[in-house]
Amino acid sequence: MIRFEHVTKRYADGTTAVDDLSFEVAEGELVTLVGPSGCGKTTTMKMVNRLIEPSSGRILVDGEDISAVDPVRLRRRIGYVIQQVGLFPHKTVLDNTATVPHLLGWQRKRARARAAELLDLVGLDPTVYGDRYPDQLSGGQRQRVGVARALAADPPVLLMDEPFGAVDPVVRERLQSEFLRLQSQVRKTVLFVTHDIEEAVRLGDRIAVYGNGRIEQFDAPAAVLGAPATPYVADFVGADRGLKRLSVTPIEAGDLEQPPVVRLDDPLSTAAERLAEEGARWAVVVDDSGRLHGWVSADAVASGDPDARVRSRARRMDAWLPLGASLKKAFSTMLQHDAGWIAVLDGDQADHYLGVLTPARLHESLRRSIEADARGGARSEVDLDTVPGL
Ligand SMILES: Nc1ncnc2c1ncn2[C@@H]1O[C@H](COP(=O)(O)OP(=O)(O)OP(=O)(O)O)[C@@H](O)[C@H]1O
Repeated sequence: MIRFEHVTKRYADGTTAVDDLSFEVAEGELVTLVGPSGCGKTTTMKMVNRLIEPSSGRILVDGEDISAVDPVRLRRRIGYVIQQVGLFPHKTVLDNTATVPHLLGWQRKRARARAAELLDLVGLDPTVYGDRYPDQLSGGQRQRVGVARALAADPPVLLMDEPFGAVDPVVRERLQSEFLRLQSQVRKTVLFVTHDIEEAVRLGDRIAVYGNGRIEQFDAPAAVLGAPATPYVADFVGADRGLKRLSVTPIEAGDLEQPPVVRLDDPLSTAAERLAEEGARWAVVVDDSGRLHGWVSADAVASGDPDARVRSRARRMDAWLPLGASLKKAFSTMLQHDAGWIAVLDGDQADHYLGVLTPARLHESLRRSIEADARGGARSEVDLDTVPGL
């Protein structure tokens, strides 16, 4: 969808900002450009909507060499979101959002209806915020309007230059989550500039790590964190890349342990047998449809009437996640609930219980995923040399 072919940009003073760059962004893909200040990220992005012209090389958007496309017409097909949002201060939020549809000659009513729809999509109720002016919004809300405005004419391509750079970390994380949710619905082809490796890893389908006008590595986030291509990339992603990697490694079925499982309506005597068979200190409790209820301890089972039901002794379990959630989320859920394990459910099948994840398994799956990347294979195929048990 966006293709750079040997693109170089040399400014008039001789600075080479981008040096013989070739890469491609597929349709519907979100690529983050990350690197230290001054390495050429913004120059790269501004060449896509012809705010800057390359010194040599070609850029194609949807197969078309953009040097032959009228810049104004080109920009209407390309949404652009920047850090200093650039909203018109004397226009309402609704009119700001409807800017491009207006320029495209849409009827006023249709443009405003579309703007309202977009505001809703970015989480701003148009009946509450539509008639406000930009200075009556918080920084995070202004950024949302910026995103809504860029999407208003439904452009296939979105360029985003540090769009969440000016807000505090908590708001930033919320905007990132909202943007990921939005992107899963609208599936634009996105180039996203950031100098924050965490943001790049969280948002990107692939990341381009920049060093001085060149791409040092262009790969999936897990691969960049797991197997940095050069010492420069390793240094840039940081010594704590194992931790960052937690956020891009999903919980897989093979990571789960299978403790004994009993049903709410089983007699405690059955639960006692099951626990004794497996020498376990607790069992997971599910309902008749296999949905998680909670857990029951061996002590609670032993001290109850053997004919009573598991239900009478079971405790609720709130620490659970769907399969595919990140290991970081798993770790944080364990800490939040002060839990020694969390239940993992199949989110697609009415929260069907699948197994549990323990801290030891979490550690193991993180190591497996690092090893798998280093060897270029799948995580399930990796055998670990485990540290001998104590
Ligand atoms: N108009 C210009 N004239 C001369 N040099 C420029 C011009 N614009 C940018 N540069 C230089 O080109 C290089 C790349 O700049 P660019 O803005 O693309 O970097 P960046 O990676 O986006 O940085 P940042 O994260 O700080 O925005 C820098 O050395 C910068 O000083």
